[in-house]
Amino acid sequence: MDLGMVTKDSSWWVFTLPAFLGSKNLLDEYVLLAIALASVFLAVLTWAFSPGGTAWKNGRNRHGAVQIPGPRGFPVVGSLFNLSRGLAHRSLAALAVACKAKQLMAFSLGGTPVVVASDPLIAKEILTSPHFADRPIKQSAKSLMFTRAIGFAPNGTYWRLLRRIAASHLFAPRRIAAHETGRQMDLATMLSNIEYEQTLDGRVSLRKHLQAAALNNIMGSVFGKRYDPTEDGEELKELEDMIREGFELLGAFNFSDYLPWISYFYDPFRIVSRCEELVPRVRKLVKGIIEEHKVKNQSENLSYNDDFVDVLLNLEGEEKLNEDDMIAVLWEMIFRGTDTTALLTEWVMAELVLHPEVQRKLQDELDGAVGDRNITDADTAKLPFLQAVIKETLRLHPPGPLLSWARLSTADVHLSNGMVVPANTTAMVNMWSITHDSEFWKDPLEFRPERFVASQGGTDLDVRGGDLRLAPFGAGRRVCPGKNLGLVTVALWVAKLVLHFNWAEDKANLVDLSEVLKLSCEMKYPLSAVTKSRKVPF
Ligand code: HEM
Repeated sequence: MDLGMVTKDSSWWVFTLPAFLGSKNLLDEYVLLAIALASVFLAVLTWAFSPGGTAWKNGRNRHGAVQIPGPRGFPVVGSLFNLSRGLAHRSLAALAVACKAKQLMAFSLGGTPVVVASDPLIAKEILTSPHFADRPIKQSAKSLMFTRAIGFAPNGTYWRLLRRIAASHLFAPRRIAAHETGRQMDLATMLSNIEYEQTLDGRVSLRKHLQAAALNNIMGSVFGKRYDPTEDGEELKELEDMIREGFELLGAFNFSDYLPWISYFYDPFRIVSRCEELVPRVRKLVKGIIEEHKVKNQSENLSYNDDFVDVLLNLEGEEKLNEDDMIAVLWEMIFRGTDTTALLTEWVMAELVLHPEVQRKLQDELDGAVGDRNITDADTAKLPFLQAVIKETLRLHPPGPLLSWARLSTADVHLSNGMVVPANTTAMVNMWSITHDSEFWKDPLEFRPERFVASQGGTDLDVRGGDLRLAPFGAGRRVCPGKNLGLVTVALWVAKLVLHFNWAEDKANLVDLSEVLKLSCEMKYPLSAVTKSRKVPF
């Protein structure tokens, strides 16, 4: 056969010959085309025989006695489109039902093998396994220094040190209690701003008030600093801008996290360059605040009133962090602490507007407990119906429906159902699916806080990671270290909002519980309501 005579009309297989025969007579395009065709053919073949998609090829999901079922998705990209747009928790829940894979479902995000658990038992085994104490690293998290902060630091000595500092210093119960004065101050400002807006506009758009209080609350605890928009306008604006930018970058679905080659020609969010622009701004701001703290005389003995910067500057010996690590840790706290508490409170208030009978019952409990005096953290901890309202909201609207950030297996993990998750697999827990499952919850779509009140036939369930039917803060070694601070803050806010005002629907902007999934899952249409003062002093 004279390969030099091959024309474009030849059969397709002829294109592959030069690659094998090393002919120089054929056009280079044919060689490239041959390689491309062979690759596509192989990809399709692998995909066709791999439940879970191409990342699960070679029987990766059959390491245990029971195979992990899952969708094939598309060749090359796998199930990327299920996660890259819309409400991933809902589409993954539907997919798990369709694939009969509620316990555990395997799927592919590009070349990344992923499992998702929609069952409390399997979720617990994953979250509490010592082999799942790592997280896969997103490009944006790495670029934004988060690999030196608690959330993305790899499981190891440094991460364990950070967790120890968080547990014994930053989130120690006595420190949370000591910061109550600040929380009360932020609340007083929020309540008077709400009253002012109601008088001015005849309705209140709650989100901005919650966000302002959340920012000041966390800035107070972390940096010992509170902002007054009239005096600190410029610095406050810069801070808000940086937080917004960071949220967008971390929350954006970045295709190149799963298909690294794509970044050469497709980066619609400009993740890399935007991170590069943001980091020096963060460094400048946080470094400035650290310097202010250094100048201020550091007292020999720390008091529980001190902020997180004081705590970190006073660490001794092996606990001492260098300045870059401090910046990363402090910045992460600002990040984690601001949106979660604000958006959870907005969901609570939306449900209370939609359920006036629950609102009245809550007001009765609050009035009975505190009368005219100021309500405190100590009071809120003892109010079963208030706690139940928050738990029921966490159940219906978990802020991290997929528990925010995934885990990564560092060894093969054997599960009690006979499945084995191989090392280097990304794992998610679909908390939203579990909390909406009629197998575990009666009438799961109904807002019924009584289900958590023991004296009313319910179960007073622990939401801090002990019971995976409702674990909005995760569980195991990487459980949320800010859970107590978050819960205390939301409880006090809701208590005061409901003690001081009646909340009714704004007829021009009806409550819409549609969701939007960003870094957390928030109300798509911010809550607008009409408030009426209850004449309880702020
Ligand atoms: C309503 C409030 C909050 C919710 C629902 C929430 C939820 C979560 C979830 C689901 C995780 C992942 C847990 C896991 O992988 O098992 C997490 C981790 C984390 N949260 Fe929270 N969080 C809240 C408030 C806070 C606050 C106020 C802070 C700090 C100021 C905070 C700091 C963190 C950190 C540092 C991690 C990473 C832990 C690690 O990887 O070791 N969170 N949170």
